[in-house]
Amino acid sequence: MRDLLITGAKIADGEPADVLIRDGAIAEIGAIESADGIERLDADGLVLLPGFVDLHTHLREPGREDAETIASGSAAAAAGGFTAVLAMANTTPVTDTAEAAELVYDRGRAIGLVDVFPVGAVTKGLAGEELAELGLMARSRARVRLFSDDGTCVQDARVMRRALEYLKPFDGVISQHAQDVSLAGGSACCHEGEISGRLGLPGWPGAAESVIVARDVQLARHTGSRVHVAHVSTAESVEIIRWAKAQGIAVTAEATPHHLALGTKLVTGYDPVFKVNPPLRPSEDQEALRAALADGTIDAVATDHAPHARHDKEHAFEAAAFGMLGLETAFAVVHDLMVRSGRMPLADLVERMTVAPARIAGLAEHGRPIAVGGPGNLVLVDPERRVTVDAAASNSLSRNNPWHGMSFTGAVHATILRGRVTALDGKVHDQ
Ligand SMILES: NC(=O)N[C@@H](CC(=O)O)C(=O)O
Ligand SMILES: [Zn+2]
Ligand SMILES: [Zn+2]
Repeated sequence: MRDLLITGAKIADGEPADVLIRDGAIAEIGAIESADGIERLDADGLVLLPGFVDLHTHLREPGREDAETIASGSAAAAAGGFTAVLAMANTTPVTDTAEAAELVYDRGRAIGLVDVFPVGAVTKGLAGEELAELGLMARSRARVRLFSDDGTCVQDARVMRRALEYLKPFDGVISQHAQDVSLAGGSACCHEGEISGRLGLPGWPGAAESVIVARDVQLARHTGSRVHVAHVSTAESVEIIRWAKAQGIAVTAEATPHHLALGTKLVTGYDPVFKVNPPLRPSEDQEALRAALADGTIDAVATDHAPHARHDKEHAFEAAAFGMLGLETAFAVVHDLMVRSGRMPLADLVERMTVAPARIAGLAEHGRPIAVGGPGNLVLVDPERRVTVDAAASNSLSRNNPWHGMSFTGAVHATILRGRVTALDGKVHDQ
């Protein structure tokens, strides 16, 4: 393994220093002489942070390699500054066995652009009835700790309770896609409110989410197990999570860049690129999410990167698939919206995009402070650089990018996995 010397970067927004990475770990920090055989990365004016961790990525392999593969999704993740992603289980077949989990994990390792940690399904086939091989997945090479039926919600409270009890001994956590199907199902395709009424689109109310969040918080209290709320989208969910944390209940939550930055109004053009589950919400909800991310009620930013092939996405709004891309744009969007605007300091963005997600998923080698002996999983960002998103330039195989043409201040310059530069200026770095 070659050594890597990063020169002149501000370490987590502090003083500039050089950082030497040897055998995948940080060997030295200070003023370091360069030597032959050492790869150099000039980082004057840049900020070095622990690599980002995404708790919620859809990589589509196996089964929908026309939309994304572990290779293309890994490239998008590396370009976005991520060193670890949690790959959701709603593939074909579903990740509900140890073998399926190891397949995803091993493929990620072989590609080597980002550490891919498979999320295990809670129930077999995401059917909501029988528990998946939770224990076997946890004990497998993939060391699964995060479980989710994402794409669908564990509807049955009894199944949810049993799953929570089952994964307690190995400190597993369920990431719940909170959506009560009796309130939100069928043809519902956007937020239910004034805009859906005007557009004549069937919507679903925010309560379809918060009733499940309230139930799961009670189940977390009852079982003593951890519940994580995926893609929180409403002010009511935030209130419940805030209350639960104040009681000492083991609940954590994530918000996506799109629910933070984009609102219901965007659907008035009937452009299916803005169709997502949960739906984009009114500005009151967006403001509540921003405040909750700033004060820590929402622990993490997660992308819910959801690539879709054109023939699934480019339909009339009601018929199009739910989901949007997010890996390559997450830092720019959240940095601009939350840090540059003064809503929270960069140090808190580091907490939400790497420290907290690594802790929630139980990852030892990610989201660690930059210190000698620590892992060489890092990202170099330029907080001053303005970027304009070009959907055509994406590493993803899909093009359902809601940020196309928009500009943000804050750019990922380089991503480093165990001392190897995986991406440079948005492109995979070959070496
Ligand atoms: N978010 C989405 O709109 N879609 C996700 C599923 C999900 O996260 O619920 C997908 O798999 O496409
Ligand atoms: Zn979901
Ligand atoms: Zn998802």
